[in-house]
Amino acid sequence: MSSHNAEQREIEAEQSYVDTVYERLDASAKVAQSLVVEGMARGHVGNEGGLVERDAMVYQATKRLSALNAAHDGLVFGRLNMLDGDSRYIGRIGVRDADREILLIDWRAPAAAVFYQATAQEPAGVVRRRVLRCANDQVIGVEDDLLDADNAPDDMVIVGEGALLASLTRARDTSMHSVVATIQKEQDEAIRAPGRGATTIGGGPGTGKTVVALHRAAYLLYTDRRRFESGGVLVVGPSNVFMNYIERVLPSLGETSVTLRSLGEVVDGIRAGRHDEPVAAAAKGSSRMTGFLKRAAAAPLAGSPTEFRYFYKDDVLRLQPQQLDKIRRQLLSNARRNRAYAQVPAVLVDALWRQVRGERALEKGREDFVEIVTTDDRFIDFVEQWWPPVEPIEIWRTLPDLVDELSNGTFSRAEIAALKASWVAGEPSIQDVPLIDELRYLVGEVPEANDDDDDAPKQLMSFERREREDRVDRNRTTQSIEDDGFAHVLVDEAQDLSPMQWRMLGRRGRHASWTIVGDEAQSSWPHPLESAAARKDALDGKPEHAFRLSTNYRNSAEIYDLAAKVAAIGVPDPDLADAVRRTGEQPKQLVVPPADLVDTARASALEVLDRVEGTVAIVAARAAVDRLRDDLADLLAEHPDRLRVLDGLDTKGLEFDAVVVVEPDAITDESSAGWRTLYVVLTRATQLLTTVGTTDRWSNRIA
Ligand SMILES: Nc1ncnc2c1ncn2[C@@H]1O[C@H](COP(=O)(O)OP(=O)(O)OP(=O)(O)O)[C@@H](O)[C@H]1O
Repeated sequence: MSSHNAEQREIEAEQSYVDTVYERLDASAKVAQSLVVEGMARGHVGNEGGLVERDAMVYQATKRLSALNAAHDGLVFGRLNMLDGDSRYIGRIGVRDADREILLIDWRAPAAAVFYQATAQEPAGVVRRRVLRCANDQVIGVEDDLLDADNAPDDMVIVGEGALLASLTRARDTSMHSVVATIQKEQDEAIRAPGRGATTIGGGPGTGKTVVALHRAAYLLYTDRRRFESGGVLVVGPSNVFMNYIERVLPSLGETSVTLRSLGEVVDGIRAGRHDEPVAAAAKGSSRMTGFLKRAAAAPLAGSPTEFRYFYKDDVLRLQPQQLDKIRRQLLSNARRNRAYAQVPAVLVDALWRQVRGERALEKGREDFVEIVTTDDRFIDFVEQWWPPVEPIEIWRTLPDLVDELSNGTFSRAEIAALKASWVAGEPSIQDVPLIDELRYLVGEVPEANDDDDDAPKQLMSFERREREDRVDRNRTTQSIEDDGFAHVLVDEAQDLSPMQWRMLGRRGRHASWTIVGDEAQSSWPHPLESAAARKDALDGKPEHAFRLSTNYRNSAEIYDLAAKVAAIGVPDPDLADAVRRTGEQPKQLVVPPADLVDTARASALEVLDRVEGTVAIVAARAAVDRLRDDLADLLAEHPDRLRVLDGLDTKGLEFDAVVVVEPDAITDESSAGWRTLYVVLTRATQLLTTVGTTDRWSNRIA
């Protein structure tokens, strides 16, 4: 029998088992579907109980249905032949037959762990490990590892050359894929680490840190669904592009209840996608911001009144600037600005009453006075103008006017100029989001106008307030700070987090366990010590468990050899990975006259587009990227699904079949983290790498 025939017969046998599993999956989907329909019908019963029941039923059934649908593609991916003759099939989710017998073991279940952990040295009862390669519900190949040759039955067929290599050489498309069928032992250890304290996953580029962390999120949800689903799992990554890139992984593992946010979207209601230029970014990220923001959060809004006069019977009552300042300080020492709002009328009325001297007024008494003053429009409007409820974003908009006066020498002249310039646009950048979050915590939410609490100042709903509420734009922050906490916080590319970003995430992870993924050599944050201190505060003494991944599954060895030299300039002792794949393709390094730069970049892009099947990135310095995108607009339009033009920071965490780097020296020059950014850029390519520059200082330096 030829090996081809043998493989074909194995595939057919596996297909018949896989068909049985799909039949059961379809049956479960039908049950879930009918529960949705039945649940909907209960709503028509007409009573409140019926509606509540309906909501719960429809919610659960819909969730189950979407998990079943998401797990459909490549549902069954592994099989273990055990020493005792048993077979175990491993899949994205668990499936049982009509008699509740196990047909498919969820990859996260303890019984599946051996699929990832068994080795030829320690087979742990496994004779043969088989990976089933599937296209949708069709088995298209099998790849075997014989782990215990001594105990293999004579007729056991062994097929294939290794599932891992097959999966590594596939062309890259625009989204990340689950690696559930080929998770390696050291990766599995990090995935299955207990959900306590902080689990850190380190390692060089392409070692699977991101994909492992995502599988870990799915694993945690499986092992303690009640805790992590009700408390929530937050996954934070560097950019929107990155979040789009990874968003398919968790649903394909049957998990749909994870909150994915880029760093520019952590605060509800705000979506920032733009990076500031390096000086402003560094100033906004620094913990020096906290003092300035505290002062800004306490400052009166521009144009608010500084004194108040009130005529009452025979008296002229006055609240002078100094007195108002004192009251302001007292109020702020007791409560957040927006929460103190409820006490403002009473405190002011009190200060006014203390000045009342006239006999008629004193005779009438305090109660009358309070009643008259607090229902008087003049007083109401003064309170509204002097202590308006204020959205954090409104204070953020005042920062350019306050930074000279309130930064108290914390920032240099150059930093202040850069900050002001960055705020001209009026829309928050990614680096502004932690500042807005800090302000949220300093001032608290604006009290709800329809709050049922009698103390709430809803009665003070004057014209000004209504007008201001209408003005508050789409950036209004909606969620309450009390609702910010999660049960697990997973941070990818953590080496880039600024101290202010750590503070923002720390507030979401006070009571959480954490997974922190990063590689110092790829850091774009210029002040690692300051960040380390903020990270420590965010973790607040939680115990840390460290894992390190050692194999680079992304880059060819030829590409990584070049990149590793750049890493050594970026940081003193980079954590380098072992690149396992050789392609025989050396990176191309072109140096051209300035007039030829764009044409050469175009020609290089065309060449690699022709040579690889999947995606291609053209990467340039931040300051040059918009121009280059315009120059290459026709090329981009021709290849909308395969080609992108990105700046160095936006390539974080991504990968492409081929990368063309335009003007590498401009990337290293752009910030003090420039060499590390270049390292990131060079390690994005799986197959082909071309650099095009008008100078070659960078390559001389590593030569
Ligand atoms: N066990 C595996 N089987 C198959 N592919 C894998 C495996 N582990 C990682 N990969 C692949 O290697 C590539 C790199 O993975 P990933 O992006 O998670 O690495 P990373 O360590 O986060 O990289 P970087 O630090 O550069 O962002 C991805 O295409 C991923 O699918």
